[in-house]
Amino acid sequence: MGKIFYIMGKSSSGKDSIYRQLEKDQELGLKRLVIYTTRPIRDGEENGREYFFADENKLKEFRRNGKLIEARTYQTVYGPWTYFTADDGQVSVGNDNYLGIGTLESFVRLREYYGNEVMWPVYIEVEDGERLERALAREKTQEVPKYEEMCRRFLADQNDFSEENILKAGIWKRFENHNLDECVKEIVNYIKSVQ
Ligand SMILES: Nc1ncnc2c1ncn2[C@@H]1O[C@H](COP(=O)(O)OP(=O)(O)OP(=O)(O)O)[C@@H](O)[C@H]1O
Repeated sequence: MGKIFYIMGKSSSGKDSIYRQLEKDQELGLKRLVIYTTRPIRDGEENGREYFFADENKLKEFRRNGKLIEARTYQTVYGPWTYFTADDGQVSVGNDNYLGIGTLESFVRLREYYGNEVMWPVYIEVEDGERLERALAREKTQEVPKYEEMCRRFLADQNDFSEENILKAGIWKRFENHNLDECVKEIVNYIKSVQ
């Protein structure tokens, strides 16, 4: 049975950087599980790579057709942004292994949908001070930095990824992203050990 390796962690913990490296690893041969978002595309992002950038109508269409697996809306500084996962034909867990990124909440929903044997958590951790510095450095590179939204996410993460919620989601293993290469190596070993 195929597996979905699902990367989670607070904002700027390195999910995207780790995803890109794992995705390149030919030996692992992981396919992408790309979710949808209604938030505007950031500089350097590409439609269908980090996310499918969609509108409310697409969300409604999936809901109407019974293809919506999970959806969550954040009240951001710029208005509501919805992130959602749909059973849109990307995933065929009978044959392949996949790599996805999400939240604890979406992980739990996907596990309900696909089952325990399919969903494998990859939880990333970074010390808060270091993480905030990385978030700020990343934001500064944007043409229009969204500092307020960055702060909102930093604070919201403290609740969303509380120890209680991590335990409730059944996360039993964590990967420390201090050094990116070492962190990726550890994850590769973990994936190989359960594949
Ligand atoms: N081990 C590391 N050491 C130093 N910088 C890192 C490390 N890992 C990631 N970064 C940098 O930290 C920033 C945040 O990383 P990334 O965008 O991968 O995080 P993310 O978890 O996907 O964030 P978000 O959820 O906010 O999109 C990026 O600028 C990235 O280059």
